[in-house]
Amino acid sequence: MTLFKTLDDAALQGKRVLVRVDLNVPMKDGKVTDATRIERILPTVREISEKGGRVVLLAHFGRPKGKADPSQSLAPIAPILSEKLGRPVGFAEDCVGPVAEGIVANMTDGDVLLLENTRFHAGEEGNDETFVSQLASLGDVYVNDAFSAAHRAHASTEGLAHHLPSYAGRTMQAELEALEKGLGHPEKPVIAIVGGAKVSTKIDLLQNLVTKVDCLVIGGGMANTFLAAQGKDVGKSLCEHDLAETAKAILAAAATSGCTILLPVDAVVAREFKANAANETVPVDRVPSDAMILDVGPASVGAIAEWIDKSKTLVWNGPLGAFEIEPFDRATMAAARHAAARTDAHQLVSVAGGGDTVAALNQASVSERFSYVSTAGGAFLEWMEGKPLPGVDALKA
Ligand SMILES: Nc1ncnc2c1ncn2[C@@H]1O[C@H](COP(=O)(O)OP(=O)(O)O)[C@@H](O)[C@H]1O
Ligand SMILES: O=C(OP(=O)(O)O)[C@H](O)COP(=O)(O)O
Repeated sequence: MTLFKTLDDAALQGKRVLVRVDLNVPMKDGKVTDATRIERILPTVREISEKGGRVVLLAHFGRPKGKADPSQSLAPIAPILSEKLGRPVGFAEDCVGPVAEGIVANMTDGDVLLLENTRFHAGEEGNDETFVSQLASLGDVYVNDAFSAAHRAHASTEGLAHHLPSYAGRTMQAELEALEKGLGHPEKPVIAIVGGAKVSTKIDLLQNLVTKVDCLVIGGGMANTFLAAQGKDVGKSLCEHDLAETAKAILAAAATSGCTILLPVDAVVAREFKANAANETVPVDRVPSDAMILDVGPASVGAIAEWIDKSKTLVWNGPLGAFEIEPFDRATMAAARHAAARTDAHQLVSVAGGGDTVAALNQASVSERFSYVSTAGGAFLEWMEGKPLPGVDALKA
């Protein structure tokens, strides 16, 4: 049952089509290190362009907090998108105002234009009416193809749907269909792995997630916050100490609902955040106060693998360590390969998502072996919880 309109329902010929996409791709030294999110939007962009629409792409990058920041510009993405599409992609140095208006006015049917980072304006995250109206003036039709940003009620992900005829893009459609198929009725036991660095924006999700899964593995920067809440010294690790009470409440909720929590028992620590930094593996209660945890250790990986073996379904968002720099990729690579092998053996349904998580699975060369890889991390976890996603709900309205 389709609850929203799709591109099948849209008249696109000659229309200015504002398309919200997620181009929040992993980057290192100004270079895109994983292009999955760019590749996933190609069907929607091609279809609109081929049907004679003028494709105006809206996206965010990073978290520039409402101010223009050249280090978080979308400009480097336009040539990559152009190469993958096989046609020119224009770029406008602002997403609203005279610059954007002038370039959009000169577009012809089938053209593709990328607008600068919507989060350079505070009105984006504030879902501010004036800003939404400025964006809406650039289009005749709105298409949301950014499932991975659908948990944000922002101007370009939610507000626009109330101003223009609105449709789901092909990726939005495909993500929702695939998640429903893979996780609509997950076979138990269900194991979830949550790691990564977005601790404050994802920790609240865990409160509910522990009531839905049989085992929750907490890794990455997220684990440090829990270890600190248990009174452990995590040294200079990425850690949000002010979330200690939230972490304790999640542990209590897990105990009540019978969810096993797997926190790291050992950790790989270093004093520098760089490739091949001198490092050692220590128990989590022996982290030197001048060091930081950059990966979970081998004993922790063993415990995770044992739980994966007991499980029928895996959901995973957030790497277990700083996988971009060797040797702190080991736990993430090992867990990814273990899950892939169980999936190959038809013992596990494995669903993973998130910009960096997808990059990590690609680095481990296992993406093709997982049951489904979503572009979404936080949005996918919220969908899994059954929480309303503002970006999807606005399309239904
Ligand atoms: N212990 C750690 N310390 C610092 N950064 C970490 C640690 N573990 C994981 N990370 C970082 O987390 C980032 C990914 O987090 P996040 O954005 O939440 O994931 P996703 O994009 O998959 O949703 C990666 O850049 C990785 O280096
Ligand atoms: O990368 C994203 O989410 P993810 O890290 O959960 O995969 C989305 O682009 C949302 O970004 P945000 O978490 O800064 O709102």
